[in-house]
Amino acid sequence: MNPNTNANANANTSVTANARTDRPLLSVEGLRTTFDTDAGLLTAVDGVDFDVRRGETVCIVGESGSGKTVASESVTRLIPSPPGTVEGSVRFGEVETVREFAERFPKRVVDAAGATGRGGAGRTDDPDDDNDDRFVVVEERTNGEITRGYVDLARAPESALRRVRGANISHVFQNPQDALNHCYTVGWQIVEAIQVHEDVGKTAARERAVDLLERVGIANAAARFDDYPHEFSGGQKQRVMIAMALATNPDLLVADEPTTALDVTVQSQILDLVADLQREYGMGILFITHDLGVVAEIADRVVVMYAGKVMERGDVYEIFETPSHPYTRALIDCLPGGDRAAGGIEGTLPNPVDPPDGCRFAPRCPHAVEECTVGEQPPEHVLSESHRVSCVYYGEGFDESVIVGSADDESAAGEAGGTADD
Ligand SMILES: Nc1ncnc2c1ncn2[C@@H]1O[C@H](COP(=O)(O)OP(=O)(O)OP(=O)(O)O)[C@@H](O)[C@H]1O
Ligand code: NI
Repeated sequence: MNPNTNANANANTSVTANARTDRPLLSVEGLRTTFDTDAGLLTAVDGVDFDVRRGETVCIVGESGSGKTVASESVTRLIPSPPGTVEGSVRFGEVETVREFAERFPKRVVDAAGATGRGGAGRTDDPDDDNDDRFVVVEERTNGEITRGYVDLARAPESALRRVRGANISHVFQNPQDALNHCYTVGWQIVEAIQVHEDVGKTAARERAVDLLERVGIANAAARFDDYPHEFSGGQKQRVMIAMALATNPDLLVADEPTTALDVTVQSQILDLVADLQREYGMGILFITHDLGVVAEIADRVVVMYAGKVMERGDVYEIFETPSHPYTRALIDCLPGGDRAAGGIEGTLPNPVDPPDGCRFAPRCPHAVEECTVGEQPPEHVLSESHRVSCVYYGEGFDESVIVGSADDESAAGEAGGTADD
């Protein structure tokens, strides 16, 4: 395969085309996922926004129980319902995806001028068509030109979701043991993944499966094709899972702690592999981890989640160079060599059935003041075009140097430029 697939290779395409690829492949807004439990309504994800573009890796990071897995599985509604309920807007796809989907599902055309129209193969003369919920495919136009198309996954019927999961969004789960079927050979399972979504013959599918196994670094792939999962090591199984996820050439790969169960050397091999595959295939990646070390290795952008809320978001260098939420700073201190390297963050996550008022992190925050403990989670303050933080210290009348270190503090002298605003 042609390795020369970096962004510069597209430098001579038209401005319009570039502008389009800049649009997110996935944009999630106001995501809220709850579970009906015996103890009451458990809110696992509470109004979370994020997006992923083609070719980039977005990491969601946070401690165990923060809602990372639930957030990532809510995207394609893998959440069991009942007890789960997913609300919010989950827009996925590009103009091309929409063309394909409009052949099967009802389409709504939204004009920049505000006029709407209808189309798509799924349209019927049913009077219920007036119900907007039926229009899972949306095409936005400005002056007649299609500027954006997406499938609204939050409203899509199970049939559309199944199609998206198979053909467009692939998941790699934390534990390959649970995801691989121990009764079938590894090769057969990859062939199955290919054939469910594509009309290819047995021989061609087998060739592709062997190719994929080779590509993910399984030595002697043709011979291993007929082996059963138990004949592979943990690291190899995770490679097989990645091969399976790539079998349909997805637009978006959702990887949930894919390396947590592996030793450090294998972990870093898998991360390198994922980065290589991304360069080669150009897919977007949503990567879930509790490990900031992993984030540093692979993320372009980072979403820091705590107890169902976003604490901070930014480009990876912003998160590591100017971490701005006390929670992010505490996570960084937990890295090897940091102040908390041995102990972790004091205290535990709040009860998701009865979360505290104000900032979710306030009960554990060394800087918390009364304002942190009332009302809603603080709004996200804009630090740069890409960098936002949900902390009262960045609001009017507060001094954020309390969090990031005072500008006249000797140790902070090197990074004092432009932080104080009056
Ligand atoms: N099916 C379910 N029913 C009830 N509660 C659930 C269910 N799935 C998840 N939860 C709850 O949702 C919250 C978020 O869980 P989630 O698995 O998303 O956390 P996480 O950030 O992925 O943690 P980890 O790093 O341990 O994987 C937890 O309180 C969890 O107990
Ligand atoms: Ni998880």
